[in-house]
Amino acid sequence: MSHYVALIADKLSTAATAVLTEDSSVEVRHVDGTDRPALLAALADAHAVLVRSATRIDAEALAAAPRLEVVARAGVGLDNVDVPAATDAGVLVVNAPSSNVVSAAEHAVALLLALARNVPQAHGALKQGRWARSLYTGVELSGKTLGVLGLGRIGSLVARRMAAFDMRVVAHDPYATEEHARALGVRLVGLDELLDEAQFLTVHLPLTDHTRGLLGFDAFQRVRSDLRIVNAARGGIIDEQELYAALKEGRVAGAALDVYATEPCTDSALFELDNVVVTPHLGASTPEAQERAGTQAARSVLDALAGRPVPDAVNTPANTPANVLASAR
Ligand SMILES: NC(=O)C1=CN([C@@H]2O[C@H](COP(=O)(O)OP(=O)(O)OC[C@H]3O[C@@H](n4cnc5c(N)ncnc54)[C@H](O)[C@@H]3O)[C@@H](O)[C@H]2O)C=CC1
Ligand SMILES: O=C(O)CCC(=O)C(=O)O
Repeated sequence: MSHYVALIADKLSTAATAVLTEDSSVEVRHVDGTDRPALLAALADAHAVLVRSATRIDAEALAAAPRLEVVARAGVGLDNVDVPAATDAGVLVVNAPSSNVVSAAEHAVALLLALARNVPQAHGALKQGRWARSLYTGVELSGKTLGVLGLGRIGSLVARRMAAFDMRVVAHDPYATEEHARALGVRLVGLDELLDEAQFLTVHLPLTDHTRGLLGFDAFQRVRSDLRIVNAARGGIIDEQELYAALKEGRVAGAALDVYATEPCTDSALFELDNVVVTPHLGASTPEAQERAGTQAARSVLDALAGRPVPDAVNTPANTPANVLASAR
């Protein structure tokens, strides 16, 4: 009888382990994927590895994993997995694309509201005994223009929620259809128009070679000075030094960030600015999202190991699950 090792390299919901152990041929092992030597050693025996965003599965990790058949990302973003290298190695990559999108969208909305009304700053001041009412005057959302950068799953959920606040929502996404945008009450615009018009801007792009640094010097030169930016997607999409300069010089009014170019991030010049609200990559951190992400990733692992079709496989179409697994065995 086959024996498979499924390596859990980031903290996943216990429901993920419960799903994996439904199959008696699967042995679950754990490693701290941010401990690189430990990860590389543990990968030597692994047939499957399950990660969130902290563990990097790159060419080096893949080379250390001769038995690996599947990398499962318990979440959306795949910027920590080298998908082309996995494909070349005959390893299937899957994610859990719908698992945490509601949590991520709700967190973006929370950041937007916190930013508009200075909630974290006023909370901190009052807890220190300062009744700072005039210092923390906010702005209304109603009637303001929200720019949504990336009208995919999360961007669409945020657009729909913010339309209920009577915001005028515009979006930039070259791959979104007019029909989809119309159904959300959103107007599709070019990137320049979005940057020119937005009073709030929320980023919902994947981090790729095309989106890295998309919001940098040029973008911050053309935006309105009352712009407030929310980024709960990926840190590298915004150039943090350029954002800092724009905030410091009053070319941008505020920013709320959940994600950073390098994580964990505990020491950033941005943290010193009073018009910046920050959270430590909490977008998907709810029990609801984690249970869905963990169980969906675990089910995909079982399907892959059993040679069944894997609906959430993300490798290129030429590498169908069957081909990938056949070449991996
Ligand atoms: N903070 C957190 O905990 C979380 C962060 N995320 C991040 O959010 C990102 C987005 O997630 P989803 O909405 O589920 O992905 P998605 O794939 O459904 O949507 C992304 C959208 O961006 C668009 N896009 C791609 N390149 C673009 C460009 N250059 N300009 C404009 N639009 C472009 C695509 O057409 C797509 O519609 C993920 O890739 C991930 O990095 C996701 C979940 C949780
Ligand atoms: O697992 C996490 O908490 C990270 C979620 C995330 O960023 C994603 O799914 O892309």
